[in-house]
Amino acid sequence: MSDNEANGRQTTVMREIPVEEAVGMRLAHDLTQIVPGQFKGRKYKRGHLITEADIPGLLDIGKAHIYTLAIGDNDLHEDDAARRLAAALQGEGIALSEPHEGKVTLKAQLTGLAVIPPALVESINRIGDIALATVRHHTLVREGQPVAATRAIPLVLPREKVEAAERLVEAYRLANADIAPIEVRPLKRLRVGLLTTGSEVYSGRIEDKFSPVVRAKLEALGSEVVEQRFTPDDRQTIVNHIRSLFDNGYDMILVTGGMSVDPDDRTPGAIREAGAQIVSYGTPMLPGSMLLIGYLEGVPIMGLPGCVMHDPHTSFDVLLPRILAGDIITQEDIVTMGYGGLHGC
Ligand SMILES: Nc1nc2c(c(=O)[nH]1)N[C@H]1C(S)=C(S)[C@@H](COP(=O)(O)OP(=O)(O)OC[C@H]3O[C@@H](n4cnc5c(N)ncnc54)[C@H](O)[C@@H]3O)O[C@H]1N2
Ligand code: MOO
Repeated sequence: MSDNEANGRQTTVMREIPVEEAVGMRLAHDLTQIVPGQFKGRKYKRGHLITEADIPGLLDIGKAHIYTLAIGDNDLHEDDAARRLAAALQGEGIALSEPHEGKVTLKAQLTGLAVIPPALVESINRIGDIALATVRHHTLVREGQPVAATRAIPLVLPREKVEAAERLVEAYRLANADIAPIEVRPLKRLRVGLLTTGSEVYSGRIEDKFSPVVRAKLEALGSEVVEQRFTPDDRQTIVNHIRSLFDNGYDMILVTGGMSVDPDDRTPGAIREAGAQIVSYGTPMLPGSMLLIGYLEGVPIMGLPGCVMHDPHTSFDVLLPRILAGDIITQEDIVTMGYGGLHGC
């Protein structure tokens, strides 16, 4: 009878065995090798049957001893703890990996918008001995990309810690229409009307370098510019084009240029005059601070400042995936972009 059976499986029994005496035993957990600049990963898998030939390799990675492990009723193996926590968090658009070195990864099953409740993540991490690491709320993620990962810190974790995390998730679901906490929301395919302002572009003095950037950003997320118009920096002409693009029934209207402080920067006034409800002119993120976002009878409309043409990551790149996921952008969304929003410029 094993020790564990003798004590009714109440407690976990771990024994350290010198590797030379461990031949014929199975590894109780994954073992990692790190060779800086060359390799980091699992060298031996949990359950591996140790042979005489493994001994030098085990000693090479600093394992002079291995554990034998009999888990008690009140404890969980690191793999099982990570698996249970990940399963509790898993929502739409998320696939779970197998445990690997005690970690389970929640991966995006599609390209979309990651939804992560920061307060819940913090509450779970406050339990201790559990690590839940995630991407930031509202990050654009590609299919297959990790969205979150769970891990128990000790090899054997008190079961009650995972149960405490599961209760937090349960409370979250109760307060949120039974929706699981971590999701990837799909992006809609929008048909977009684009208005390019700037007398220097309209007259042909310079080539339009803005629209290829906007088209590429939209196409990378499955949407497209269906119609493009050009206008000089004349307020009424800009207003007329915006109204006409609206009448053509596009899902979103984008206006480029003329967003700053010069007398020829007519775009914000024209968007307002076209009848849009302005959520915000000005976005506390750099680059992209001069961006305007509003709604024209429910159709999202943005004024895109020159930096969108020039910088790879601006406020446009933050807001676009949210609009494509069907979110209505509020002033509070804009306000919260400032903290952590300094990227350059
Ligand atoms: N004194 C201040 N200067 C600037 C401010 C400010 O608040 N006070 N804001 C800065 C920020 S932030 C940005 S971003 C830029 C650009 O603002 P605009 O959106 O008004 O850009 P424009 O004045 O229309 O053009 C700037 C630049 O880009 C060229 N351009 C514009 N559209 C096109 C196009 N379709 N193809 C090629 N090139 C284009 C334009 O010819 C100008 O050279 O303002 C800062 N300055
Ligand atoms: O709208 Mo501008 O980006 O902050 O350069």
